[in-house]
Amino acid sequence: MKLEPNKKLNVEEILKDLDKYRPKRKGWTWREKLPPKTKIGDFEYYEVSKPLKNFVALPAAHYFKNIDPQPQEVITSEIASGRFEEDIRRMRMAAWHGADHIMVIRTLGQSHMDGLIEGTPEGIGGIPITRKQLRASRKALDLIEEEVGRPINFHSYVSGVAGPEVAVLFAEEGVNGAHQDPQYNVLYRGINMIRSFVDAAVAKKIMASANMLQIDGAHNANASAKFAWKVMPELLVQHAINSLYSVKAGMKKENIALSTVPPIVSPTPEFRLNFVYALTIRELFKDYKFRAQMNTRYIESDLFDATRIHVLDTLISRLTKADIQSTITPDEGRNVPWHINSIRGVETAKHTLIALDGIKEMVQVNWDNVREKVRELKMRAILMLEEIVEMGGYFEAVENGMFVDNGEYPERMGDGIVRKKDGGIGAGTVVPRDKDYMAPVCHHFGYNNLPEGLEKPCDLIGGCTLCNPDKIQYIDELDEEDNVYKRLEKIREYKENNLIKPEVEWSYDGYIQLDMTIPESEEYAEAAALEICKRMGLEDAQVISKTVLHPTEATYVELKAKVPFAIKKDDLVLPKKPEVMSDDELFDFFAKHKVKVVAGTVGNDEHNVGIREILDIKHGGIEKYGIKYEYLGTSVPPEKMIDAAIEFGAQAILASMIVTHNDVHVENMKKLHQLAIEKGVRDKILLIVGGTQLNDDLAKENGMDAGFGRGTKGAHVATFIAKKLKEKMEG
Ligand SMILES: Cc1ncc(COP(=O)(O)O)c(/C=N/CCC[C@H](N)C(=O)O)c1O
Repeated sequence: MKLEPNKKLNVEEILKDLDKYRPKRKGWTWREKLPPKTKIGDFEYYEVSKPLKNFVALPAAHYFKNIDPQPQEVITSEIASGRFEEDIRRMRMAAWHGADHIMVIRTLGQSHMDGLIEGTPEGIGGIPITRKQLRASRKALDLIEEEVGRPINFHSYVSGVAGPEVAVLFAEEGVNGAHQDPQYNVLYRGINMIRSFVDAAVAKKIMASANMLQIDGAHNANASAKFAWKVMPELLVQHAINSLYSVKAGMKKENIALSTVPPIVSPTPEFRLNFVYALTIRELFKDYKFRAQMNTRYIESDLFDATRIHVLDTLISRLTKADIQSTITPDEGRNVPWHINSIRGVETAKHTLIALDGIKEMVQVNWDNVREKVRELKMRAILMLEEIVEMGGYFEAVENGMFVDNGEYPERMGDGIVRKKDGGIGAGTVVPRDKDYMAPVCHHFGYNNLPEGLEKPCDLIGGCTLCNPDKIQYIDELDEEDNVYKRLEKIREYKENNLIKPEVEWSYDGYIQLDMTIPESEEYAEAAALEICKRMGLEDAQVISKTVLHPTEATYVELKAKVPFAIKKDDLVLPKKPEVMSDDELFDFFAKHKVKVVAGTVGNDEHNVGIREILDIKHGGIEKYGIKYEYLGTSVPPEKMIDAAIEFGAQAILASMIVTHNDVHVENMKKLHQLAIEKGVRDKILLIVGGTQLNDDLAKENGMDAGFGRGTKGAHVATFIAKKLKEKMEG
């Protein structure tokens, strides 16, 4: 099976023969780094990796030969729709935009389930992680990585009371990376700490055997603390505990990624604090990897604010070091991430990392002003670790509420998360292994009374599932109603009738997002916006964000709502593509026929970038094909355009204009047409207008011969002139 860029991903195909699916590889893949000063297009880069085969470049790329340079950092896209069959489509979108680390949130409460879930039930806020979902997703990613031309890491979570079982599942199914940090279980899932740490040792050893990359859970303290900037010493302690525990459990340091988040955002002077913290952690843990995560703690529902935060956070990564740059969707503050916002997150990371390529060649840390602050932060962390040892160790420290306390250690606010050593889910379930304890399976942590001389422990049972995937018991579905087939059944009618509905996260969910500015205070603006949606016939309208432009003057309101209809794709009439002759045909025509035009920006308009691109040889303008032009400049009165055309003996006028207030562009077109008639040259001179908001119909309605809009190239205009002159000659 192969993905075609012009064909949608076929979920039904993906679902076939999953019982026979085997992962192509195990373990984490880093990007293929290119040497410093690698040339891409007209530019040199210091920190890029191998480019993609298929991609969607940044919006401005078309000005630069559509290059799509890829940073060296792995870029994460986080998905959490609850339906894996929809997530797969978004994975493909994210991969084309440059994500090569796909992280899918688990369904609510999976941490408290003490066994594996099977089949493909729908999740809440994330998907039930099951063997079938893993296989379908990894199989889809195999196809997607072929299509974009770069390996993609599939990521999940080893946590909760079924941690070890989940770790085995991931090792069996070729999951490439996972969060694993027993502190997460203890602090945020209320799971017994002894159970959590014993399970973590078992899970980490299994993860290490499959060369999985591990991400720790320190970011959760950032996201949970009331005063996130005060927990920096504790974050260093949390990283230290999980990192060293992981090494002791058999993990290699290059597979241990510290999950680090710039703790604070503007309007605080965030950089002076975030930058010191970022430098400190890189210094303390230099042998480990860094997974930089954009701040989620303080993002609200304002997408622009969230994006600014994310750009600054990614700047921190560039100024220090990140092996993985995880993107948080800017809509995390308002809803479960939508397609567009997952993609926006990836674009923000790619844009910022590439924009800052090689920045450290020019910008250095002024250690004289930073050294003392870094030292102080380290000292606070070391003192905290010493006190933990004095208290009797980690478990006692948690019982004393040492963690996620909002004081900046050694200051304590006494509001830390308290857990009892003998309390929580799974308390009392850890049984010391007997002397004759023996488990005939591979990569098993801890005491195992295996007989001497075994090549592999599982030789005793003819192979374990980690060594022999044929021993895996694959279960297809457990619930007849709650599964992917039933969900696909519900939308089959739309697909079979080629119907189209907008969506934000699931096929045919029907949601659109609209925004409006209401000249009222917040509460009236919200009420008015909802009434407007109602009168537009939209359903289930909800306000998802408001920006106060002024307490009484105006409020900007963003809403989501459902459209109560579907569109028949077969009934759609597509706008005809502008005709364009080949370069050879154009060179040939204009070699034989000497054509001259006058050009300029008409009326009171100084925007001349567009017209220059249509004219100049450098941008593939009409000059390239041999057309001579007289450029009249900007803000040219229509009268002057006509007179110049007559004087220059031009066969055409190229008038650039932007659509402005009071339809000035319409007036200018009418004037050009009228003046050409009055001067008796209307049939001798082609009147061609162009502008980002113009189109052919609008131009012709106002007496022009043609109108060209956004994306027009010189070849399009040259083709039109050649065709019209040919018609005249033949006529
Ligand atoms: C250390 C750890 N273990 C397990 C889980 C998942 O655990 P449950 O299935 O929700 O109980 C998490 C989840 N973190 C939040 C989302 C990921 C975040 N946005 C990130 O990119 O890092 C975790 O941090």
